[in-house]
Amino acid sequence: MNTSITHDSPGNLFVVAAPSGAGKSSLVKALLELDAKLAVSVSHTTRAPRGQEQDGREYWFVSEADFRAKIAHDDFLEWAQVHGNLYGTSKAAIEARLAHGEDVVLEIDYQGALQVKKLFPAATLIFILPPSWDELRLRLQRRGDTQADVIETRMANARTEVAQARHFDFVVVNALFETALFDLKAIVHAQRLKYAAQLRHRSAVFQALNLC
Ligand SMILES: Nc1nc2c(ncn2[C@@H]2O[C@H](COP(=O)(O)OP(=O)(O)O)[C@@H](O)[C@H]2O)c(=O)[nH]1
Ligand SMILES: Nc1ncnc2c1ncn2[C@@H]1O[C@H](COP(=O)(O)OP(=O)(O)O)[C@@H](O)[C@H]1O
Repeated sequence: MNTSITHDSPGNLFVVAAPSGAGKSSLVKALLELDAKLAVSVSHTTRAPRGQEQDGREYWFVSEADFRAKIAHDDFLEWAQVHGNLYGTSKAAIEARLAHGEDVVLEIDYQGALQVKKLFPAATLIFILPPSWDELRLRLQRRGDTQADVIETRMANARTEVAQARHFDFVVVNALFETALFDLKAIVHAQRLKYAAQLRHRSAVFQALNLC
């Protein structure tokens, strides 16, 4: 897949994946509130809106025909079928931000995360785990916007998804929300420092000063 996002794009790209109900959206939302330099990419999906979801806020809700047309136009950085629906990150959603040196977080499934890592090895992949299967089911039930049969599909798919955590750079267990949020903040902070150090390492001034 062609993309103009390269290893040298100045912004940091964070990818957060988790089984449905683990708390990914809640954690990313809280992280964004604390971090003005971070923006979340709004994905396209063929899934129907849930509860209070609004077009252009949680997702761009599109028909399958429109989604397939975007695939044909090579508009997506990555896309995947998840729980029977199509989801994708449009290149337009993130390119401009990254190019301006702003950090972007993608809330996507493991298939998309692994596609992004291939295209953009500098991306930081973070996997959120629930503390137990029982707690995962309880969270899906308590959220109250997902039908019982859909919860069962998501629980079954969660086994496959969790098995992919080993391909990620970091794993965060979301038992206590504040602890998991702290861990996420620490990862973002550490990756920024690492990236800044790499940039300095490459800079001519740094070399001239013989500091690298
Ligand atoms: N590959 C990919 N997955 C996505 C994208 N957007 C959302 N997803 C994933 O699709 C799955 C289902 O998301 P959603 O329907 O919002 O349900 P939820 O996980 O229960 O909140 C989750 O694993 C999301 O991370 C995307 O743009 N690309
Ligand atoms: N650490 C936690 N402890 C208890 N409940 C949580 C925790 N994190 C999230 N939740 C709740 O679990 C439900 C699922 O969280 P959500 O962020 O929608 O998950 P995801 O985006 O991974 O599907 C929501 O009702 C949320 O408020």
